Amino acid sequence: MSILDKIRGRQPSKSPEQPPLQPPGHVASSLGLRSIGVTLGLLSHSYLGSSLKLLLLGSLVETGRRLFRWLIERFGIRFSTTIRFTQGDPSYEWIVLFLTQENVWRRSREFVVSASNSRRKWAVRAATDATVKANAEYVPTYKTPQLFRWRGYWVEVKRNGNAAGGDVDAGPYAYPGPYGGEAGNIYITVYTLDMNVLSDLVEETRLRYLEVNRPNVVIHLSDSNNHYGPGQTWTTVKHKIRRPLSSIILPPGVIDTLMQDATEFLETENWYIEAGIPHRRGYLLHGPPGTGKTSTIYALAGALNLEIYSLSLASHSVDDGFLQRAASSIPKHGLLLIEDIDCAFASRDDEDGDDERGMPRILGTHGSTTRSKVTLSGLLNVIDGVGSEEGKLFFATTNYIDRLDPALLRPGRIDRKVAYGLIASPQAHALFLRFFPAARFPTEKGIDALAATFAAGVPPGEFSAAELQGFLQGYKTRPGEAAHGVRAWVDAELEERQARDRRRKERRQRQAAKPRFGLGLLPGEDEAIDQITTAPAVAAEGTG
Ligand SMILES: Nc1ncnc2c1ncn2[C@@H]1O[C@H](COP(=O)(O)OP(=O)(O)OP(=O)(O)O)[C@@H](O)[C@H]1O
Repeated sequence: MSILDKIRGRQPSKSPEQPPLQPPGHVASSLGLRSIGVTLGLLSHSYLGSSLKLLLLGSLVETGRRLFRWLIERFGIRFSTTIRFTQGDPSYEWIVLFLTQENVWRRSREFVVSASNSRRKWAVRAATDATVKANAEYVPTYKTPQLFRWRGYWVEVKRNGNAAGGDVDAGPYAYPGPYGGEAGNIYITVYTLDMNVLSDLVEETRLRYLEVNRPNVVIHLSDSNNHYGPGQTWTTVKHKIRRPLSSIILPPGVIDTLMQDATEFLETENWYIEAGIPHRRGYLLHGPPGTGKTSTIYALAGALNLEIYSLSLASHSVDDGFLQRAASSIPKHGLLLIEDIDCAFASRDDEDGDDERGMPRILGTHGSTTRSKVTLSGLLNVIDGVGSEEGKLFFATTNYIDRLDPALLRPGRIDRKVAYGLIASPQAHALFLRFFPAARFPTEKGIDALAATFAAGVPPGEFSAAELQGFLQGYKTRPGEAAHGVRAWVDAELEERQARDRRRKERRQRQAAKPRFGLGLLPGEDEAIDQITTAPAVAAEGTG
């Protein structure tokens, strides 16, 4: 018999059809609702009534609280999905842009401030006056979880954890270098049972990122000093304005053929699958410095809507393992670019420090002067391996094709080789018109005739496009002076080269005459010293 029955003087019910309600929680299970009502009635007149009422009320509140928590936890487990975006993975950029566009940062109370940076496209710019060019950016840390609505769903964002195990205070934009170098994770929780919502969200972040970057080519760089953990090798992002293919001056057909080849490759994935051939294609652009190899690759990537993943084998911390990880983390339709690929083969230490045109290379400024830690077999594995399949384009550049191992050059690894050369007359003419288009210089009578004068003043096969560009930059608004001044500039440049050749010859004779003790100067160092001593004269001539 229950206490309640005793108090009422009743027999216990013979047919308890329903078992008592058993809500979760300890208090609720010990007191039935009916008991509570009767007890309240009995005690309403008693001395302890008010105190017990309070006690009961407290118990009810606690039970309610536990019930609510239990329900939330149950819902949390069953009705939400969480995904993690890890810094170093390309998708991290997508989510950060998305959060900025959704204005989630508005509820943030903690920001990291940094100077405006062209590498970042979506930090919060807090300048109140729109006419003032913001020179500082505020990056929310998202350390405190924040809720926002997206397409009618509740979404929670928080940032914690640190793949590198370090401090997370550097914020979600903790890029390497002067901005701090810690990795971070952004967690997104969507409160829904429908898994499709999550994939829709991720797809939307990706599409928005592509849309924002439409005018740019996105270049992912790998800074191996900032390992964020396995697979996180692409730590820095650069955005370059897309360059039209037509702005690259090359002999007729070079660019068109490359473009056609790459487009066909991207459109024929099924053919590769059916033929059982890995869907990958390799290109090697080779030739003297400053002839447009890198510019071509950037322009192609822009035209084909591909993101570039660029690394240099010259970096001391890029070894076979790093290269493998970096290549295998490139998404489908990413373009892997390895510049100065020749540095993976032989040390230049025993070379004479001159490039293939007899020009000295300055130590430390050119990748090819540095011995790479990557081995040939490591490189071939990456080009052949899984990391380079799945619709990936592989581009390599070199100034020294003769130094490449034939194993690298075989079809299947390098499918197309494109030679770049020094400027011939038609390209000098075209370069002049690129600098001084008739549309921008309508008052300049006979701009085409000036271009012809310019081209006639440039001896074919002597200068790179970059060198001529350097000269023309000194005459931005004066095409006449540029056209008529080029001959004098050419003469001075050639004279300087001859003087450099003479000095090199004399030095070699001196070196041959006396025995060397110790290490002496490294190759190219003596040339670098020569360059420094003659630099002011060259610079003055270079700017016209
Ligand atoms: N053929 C060209 N047409 C137009 N501009 C060019 C051309 N070649 C070089 N340039 C200009 O010269 C500069 C350097 O070019 P780029 O980096 O593409 O040369 P590169 O061949 O890759 O040199 P390196 O072998 O030293 O890497 C760029 O500013 C580019 O605009």
